[in-house]
Amino acid sequence: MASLSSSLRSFSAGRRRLLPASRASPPPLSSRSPPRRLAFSADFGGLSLTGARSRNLVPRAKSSMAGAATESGKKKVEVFETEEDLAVSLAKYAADLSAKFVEERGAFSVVLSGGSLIKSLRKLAEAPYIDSVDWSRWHVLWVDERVVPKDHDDSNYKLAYNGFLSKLPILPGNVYAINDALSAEGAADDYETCIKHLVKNSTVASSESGLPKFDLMLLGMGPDGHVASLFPGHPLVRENKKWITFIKDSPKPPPERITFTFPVINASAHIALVVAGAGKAGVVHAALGNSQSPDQLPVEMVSPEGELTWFLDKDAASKL
Ligand SMILES: O=C(O)[C@H](O)[C@@H](O)[C@H](O)[C@H](O)COP(=O)(O)O
Repeated sequence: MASLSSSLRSFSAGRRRLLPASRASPPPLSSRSPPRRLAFSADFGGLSLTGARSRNLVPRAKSSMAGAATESGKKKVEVFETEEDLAVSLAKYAADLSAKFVEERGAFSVVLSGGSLIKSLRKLAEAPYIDSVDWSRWHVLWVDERVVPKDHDDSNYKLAYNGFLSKLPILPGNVYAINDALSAEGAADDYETCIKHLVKNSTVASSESGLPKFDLMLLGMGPDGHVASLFPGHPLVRENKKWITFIKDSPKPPPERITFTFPVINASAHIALVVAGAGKAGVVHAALGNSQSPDQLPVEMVSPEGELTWFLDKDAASKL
């Protein structure tokens, strides 16, 4: 385990890369109109659905991983006509949670994934949120990161910085990138040490069991049903001792990554699972529909103590 001081140094290295924030110009009026949810709304015994036809949508009891039993909180599925509508609603969701947590505890901890999620956060850098959100209270972390230099095209930090963070006045010291000078194992330990420090000083809340309880975790999902860097059939999906672990044989390149484990993911107060595109429709159906497959996908193991909200576009929901 790396020492705390080396951890903080490594995070400083990430912070220094943040340039002064520039502000995006106001969006065209069309992008400010309310998001178009599809017309259907129903409750499924604790699972509330807005926006999708529910041909096959049924609630499924989620089995928790051994040693990480969590009682499933509220679950909601939102389906939008387009990805643009999804992005408008996702920005409002994040901004509303930011206001709530800033008022309640003076800070807002947000965990990002890589992939297309970052593009779906673009509306946060536009009016009204660019001016109305208290960005100085945001603390930004990553649910997974590729073990590459921060200026590498595969870096989730670089993706988020270029697509999102550089446009917002988040304090550079509140952005916690991994130490890209370490091995995968070292970077995972270092990141865990950093998060322990953030829990200790109450920047990140703590769950009853002492796990970090992030205010908002934003997850994408791969077409194979993976979340973070937790892949179907990989033993890491059962890791229940470490908060952060590493993988050197990721089926999605690049092979070396660090990732939060399920106990930490599921300790979150709020998780948004953001999925767009027809290429994900099959796995969305497997996760939310009445598929009879005995194999539990990683995405089906997302079962937070708090609230889970699926943000789907019409194409991703097309098989429900
Ligand atoms: O760094 C990563 O690879 C991820 O964090 C990963 O879990 C991603 O979120 C999904 O693969 C979805 O990615 P897409 O939305 O681009 O398909």
